Amino acid sequence: MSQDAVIGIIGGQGWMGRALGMALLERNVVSPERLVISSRSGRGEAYRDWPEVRCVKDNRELVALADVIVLSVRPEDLAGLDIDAHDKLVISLLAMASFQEVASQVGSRRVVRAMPNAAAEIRRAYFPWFGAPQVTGEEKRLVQALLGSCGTARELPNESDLDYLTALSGAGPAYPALLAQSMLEHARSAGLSDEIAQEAVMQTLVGGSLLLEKLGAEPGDMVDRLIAYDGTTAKGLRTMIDEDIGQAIHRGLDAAHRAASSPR
Ligand SMILES: NC(=O)C1=CN([C@@H]2O[C@H](COP(=O)(O)OP(=O)(O)OC[C@H]3O[C@@H](n4cnc5c(N)ncnc54)[C@H](OP(=O)(O)O)[C@@H]3O)[C@@H](O)[C@H]2O)C=CC1
Ligand SMILES: O=C(O)[C@@H]1CCC=N1
Repeated sequence: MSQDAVIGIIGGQGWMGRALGMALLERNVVSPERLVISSRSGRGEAYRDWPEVRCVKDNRELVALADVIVLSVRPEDLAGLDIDAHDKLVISLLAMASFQEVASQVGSRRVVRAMPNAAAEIRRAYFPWFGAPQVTGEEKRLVQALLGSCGTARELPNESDLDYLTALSGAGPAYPALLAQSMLEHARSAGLSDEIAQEAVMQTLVGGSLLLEKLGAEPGDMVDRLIAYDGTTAKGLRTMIDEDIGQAIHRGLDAAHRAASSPR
């Protein structure tokens, strides 16, 4: 499939659809006249700086215009999509919708399932994908280029890995948000002003994550290195470990994985 393909994003005004659309445009992966987006309202507020982008409300019109169809509606809206994309490459961003379900809904077996995360908005998503055997090598190169505009795209060897990663990386930005919320509540209850508490939590989580990325080592090495001081960090970490924070995280990931793998 040509790199000049027209890309259509169904649900292109939503959180993930808009993040992908903006990344494609801002990174010059797709020129605005090669992008079509749809929403039920047909409005294109997010694309007002790109007047060449076509904004439609009829998904059949989008399918007729585009070579590649990206599905970015919520899972519960999949069944209501009345499209026939039998001659198109379809990329589904939906959680909890299997290859079989997507293929029968859109009438194409040239289906890629891909899993963004909320960090697509800042081009830092981990964006794994799995392509059905009917997807050609040239189409896979195009998929890698399209999804790579939002961060790190990675082809997976099987669909079950995608279901797993839906729970781990797809939902993932919510996990540091939960940690931040808990740290923030604690800092406020210790009497810190809102401004300082917020700044301290944000800078600590962002700085700590960037450091882990730079070191590229096992996260456990950093934990061990700080426990070795036998100081304040060791006291905090040992208490969290004794309270079974690891088990709580594993149980949460198991529950999210079960939800991602079960038929709706
Ligand atoms: N948000 C996240 O962090 C992640 C989301 N996902 C997956 O991405 C998908 C999209 O999620 P997200 O972007 O957050 O959801 P949003 O609700 O933000 O976006 C969905 C969009 O779909 C549009 N829509 C609904 N029905 C139709 C239709 N029939 N035709 C055209 N457009 C339609 C809605 O617009 P309107 O109402 O105007 O029609 C809306 O803008 C989901 O399936 C989710 O599982 C995956 C990983 C992470
Ligand atoms: O919560 C969900 O189902 C989707 C998938 C990962 C993030 N949002």
